[in-house]
Amino acid sequence: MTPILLNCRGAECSEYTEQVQYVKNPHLESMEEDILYHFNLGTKTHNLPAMFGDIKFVCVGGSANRMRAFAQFMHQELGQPGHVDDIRDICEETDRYSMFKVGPVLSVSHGMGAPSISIMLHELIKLLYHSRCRDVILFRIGTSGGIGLAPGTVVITDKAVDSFFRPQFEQVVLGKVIVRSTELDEGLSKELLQCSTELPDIPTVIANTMCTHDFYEGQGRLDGALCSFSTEEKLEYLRKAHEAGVRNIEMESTVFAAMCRMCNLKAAVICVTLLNRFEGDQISTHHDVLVEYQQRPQGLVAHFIKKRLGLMA
Ligand SMILES: O=P(O)(O)O[C@@H]1C[C@H](O)[C@@H](CO)O1
Ligand SMILES: O=c1cc[nH]c(=O)[nH]1
Repeated sequence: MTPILLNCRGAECSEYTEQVQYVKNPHLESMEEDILYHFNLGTKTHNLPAMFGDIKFVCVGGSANRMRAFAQFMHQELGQPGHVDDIRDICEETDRYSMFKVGPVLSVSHGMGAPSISIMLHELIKLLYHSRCRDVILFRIGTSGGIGLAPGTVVITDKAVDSFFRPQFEQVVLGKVIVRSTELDEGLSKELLQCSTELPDIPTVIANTMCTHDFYEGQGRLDGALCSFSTEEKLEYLRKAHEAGVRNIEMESTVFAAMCRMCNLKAAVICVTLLNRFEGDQISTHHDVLVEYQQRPQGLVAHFIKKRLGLMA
C-alpha cells in the first residue's frame, strides 16, 4: 500500500495534474458565491482551500457525539499536537450537523435517514470540490440491526440494497424517479476486511446491507407505534433478506453509496450490529456494551487510515 502525501493542498500539489471532478452540476461554475447553508460555511465567507484542502479521509455517522468522540480518538491515534478538548465543532453555529477536523481526517455527523444524510452529502461534496481536495475516501461508520449475526459483528457493505433487495437508490427529481447504482469499491472493502484481521476482537464480515426509510415498520419491527404485520410475516421477510445476502439493516447506505459513486468518491460503509433481528426488535443491551460496539467501526477505520498514512510500524 503506497503511503499518501500529507499536507498536499489542492492546486499546490505538483504530483497531480488533473483534478477529479467531485461535483456534477454545470450551474455551480456560474455561481458567484456558494453558501453551504447547513454547515454555515461559504465560498466568500471562508477560505475553504486553506481550511480543508488537506483532507484525505472523511468519516460520517449519525450522531454528533459519536463523531466528536471519533475525532478525539483520531487525534490520539495520529499523535496530533494540542489537547483533544480543543477540537472544535466547525459547524457549531448551526445545530443541523457537527464537523470536526483532525489533520487529514474530517468527521461529520449526518443525522438519521436518507434525506438528512443526502443534504449533508450535497454540501460535503461541494465543500471538497471548493477546497480542491484530491484522492479523498469516504466512510460511513454507523450502527445497524444484524440478520443472523452475533451482536457486535462489524459488517463491511458489499452491496447496499433497498427494501426490495435491489442495489439501487431511487430519487424523485422534478416528479420523475431517477435510479442510481449503489455499487461500492470492492478493493476498499477487501482492504478494510484485511485490517480487521490485524486487530483483536473485531469480528467482521463483508455482506449486503439493507437500507430502509424507517426504523420500525420499515425494518419489520413489531414494537413501533404502528404495526401492520404478524410475527411470522416479519420473520419471513427477514429470512428473504438473509437469502439475498443481507446481514444488516440501517438507514443511509444506499444514498451514501449512490452519491459517492456519482461524484467519483471512493467509499465504504462499515456498521456494527447492535442486535440479531431474528431474536428480537428492542435494543436492550447495556449502554456500556453499546458504546464499545460503536467503537469497533471507528477502530477499524482508524487502523486503515494509519496504514494509508504509513504510520504503522
Ligand atoms: O450512524 P447511525 O448509527 O445513526 O445509523 C443507524 C441508522 C439510523 O440513522 C439510526 C437508527 O437508530 O442508526
Ligand atoms: O436495528 C437497527 C439498529 C440500528 N440502526 C438501524 O437502522 N436499525
